[in-house]
Amino acid sequence: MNPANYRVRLVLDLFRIFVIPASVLSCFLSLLRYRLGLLFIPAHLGFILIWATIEGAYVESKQDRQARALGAKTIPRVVGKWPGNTDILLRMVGAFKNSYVLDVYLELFEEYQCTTLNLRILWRDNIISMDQEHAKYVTSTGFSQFWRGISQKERMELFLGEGIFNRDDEHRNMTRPFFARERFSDFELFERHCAQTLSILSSLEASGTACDAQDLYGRFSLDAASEFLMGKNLDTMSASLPIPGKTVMGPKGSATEDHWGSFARAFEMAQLNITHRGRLGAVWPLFELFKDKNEEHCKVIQAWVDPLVHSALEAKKTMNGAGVINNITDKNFMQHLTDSTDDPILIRDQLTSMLLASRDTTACVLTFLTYFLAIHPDVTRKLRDEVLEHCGPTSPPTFDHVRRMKYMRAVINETLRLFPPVPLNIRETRTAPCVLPPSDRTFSKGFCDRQPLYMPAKTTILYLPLLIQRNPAHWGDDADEFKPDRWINPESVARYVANPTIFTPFSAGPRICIGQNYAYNEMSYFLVRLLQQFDRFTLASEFQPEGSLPPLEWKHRKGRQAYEQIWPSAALTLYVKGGLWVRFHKARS
Ligand code: HEM
Repeated sequence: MNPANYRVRLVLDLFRIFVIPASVLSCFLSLLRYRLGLLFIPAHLGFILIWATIEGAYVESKQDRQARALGAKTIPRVVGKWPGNTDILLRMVGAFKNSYVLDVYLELFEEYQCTTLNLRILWRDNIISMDQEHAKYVTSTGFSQFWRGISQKERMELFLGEGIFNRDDEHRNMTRPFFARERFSDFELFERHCAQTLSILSSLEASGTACDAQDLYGRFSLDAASEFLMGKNLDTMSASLPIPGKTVMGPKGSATEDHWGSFARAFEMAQLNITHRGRLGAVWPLFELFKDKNEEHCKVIQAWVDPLVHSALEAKKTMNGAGVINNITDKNFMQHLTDSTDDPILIRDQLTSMLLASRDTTACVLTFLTYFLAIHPDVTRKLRDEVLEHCGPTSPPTFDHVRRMKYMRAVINETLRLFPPVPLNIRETRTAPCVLPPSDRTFSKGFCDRQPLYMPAKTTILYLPLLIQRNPAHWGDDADEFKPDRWINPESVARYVANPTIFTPFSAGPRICIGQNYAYNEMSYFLVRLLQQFDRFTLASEFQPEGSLPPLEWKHRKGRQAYEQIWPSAALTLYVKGGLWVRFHKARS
């Protein structure tokens, strides 16, 4: 079934859940010639509930048997208070509004003393995991057992269609070969975009104004990526910037009102909707029966992307006619795409995916890194010293400089550890069940003994790199703290080297991020240029839009939320709610 036909899937599900048991009861009663009268509706609803419970119990006992046969045991099931664990579903939906990012999952893991759990929402298996061994199995060692899966495609189809993030084998092959080549050290390109960004920061500083760093970094990474991928600078940096104290909150950060602002809003709304659908689980189409909530946003996105696709296809015709650029390595990503296909929809989907991959991830790291520089001036000083030692106050960094700046890499990695831009991810088992390896040693007591776990067929597993990367069992008691030196200290480095999948911000296995070298180079280049000119960063919390500062009740909780000064949130990628308002201070010496 086409994943876009989510309504058909929902009707089939409703038929199975409601119509079949109700018809069985009706047939049975008519055979007995018994009339229920006023009790007709309550009796049918009650019967449907009993049917669902019995069916659920049957599935569970069947899984128990299959698990035993495979030498495994079933994944511990969450037992809610309401039928079908609907209370758990509501708890997760509600948590998005007030809770610290992903805390609702951590609470469940702690409650059950187990790193992998089955939520069994509406009697359907939904696995969640903060287990490093299980995440490794899903992404790498057991890769062939999993795919993106129908349910994820259903949620994303309108937004990403046949793009690389929404397909399994076939269309990924269009993108990967482009990235396989050494293309990532085009430092001249980074220099142009850094210069433009820093000149904006300098004028803001001169006028004593703060800026929304998250917004600025989004523009920087999109402009650089568009030039890298398409040979065309989208120049979003020249569009109107958010004004401190006046700009309202958009879906993620600041909202601006121009052409670029409407694209950014649509792009972010589409991501938020997809995340919301994920929280609701299989029942999300119930809330979008008559209107696909992403339809309007995707129209705006397409109106932006389509002209780029058409001009690339036109250029291809002209070039082919004139016999220009035959050498594949001279082609940019867009030319590479138009070489592989003439289908404008397929090109659009691939391009939209790449814009998502390159804008929201790199901007996320630079945003959280700036936050850390603001609240850890000692780290800022040390990092700046390293920059000045290697590159001096004005020279542009070379590839070799970047490679040698160990503290820079440590600061970037520590940011990626605490705030991985992709904090959670989903896969689905293919048509056969499989066996997850024994759990990691996070909880020594509890349901999770060290037995392999039975993973049912056609079932989603949501794994959580953010929780794995903050797990004290892997990182020590100071796991929640920002300490770049842990990437330099031989003891902690040895711990990571012995077990590298405790840190997977770029994922792992065959679908590991193909832009990671580009991203490291771009971020390092930017940081060098930034720290050559600026030596202090202070949070301008007075400009955070209403409702974007951390709720006061967080102060009484454990973990980072007790002292976090921003509100981290997740929608496909991580972001700071309301943007990150910061003052950048020029170095005077
Ligand atoms: C700090 C920056 C970045 C981070 C943390 C990051 C992280 C990730 C992660 C976790 C995945 C796996 C997604 C999944 O399996 O569902 C991924 C895949 C991918 N990334 Fe990145 N990424 C970053 C930057 C970039 C950039 C700059 C590009 C392109 C210019 C890029 C292109 C891609 C592509 C095309 C894939 C899909 C690979 C596949 O499915 O085979 N990424 N990235």
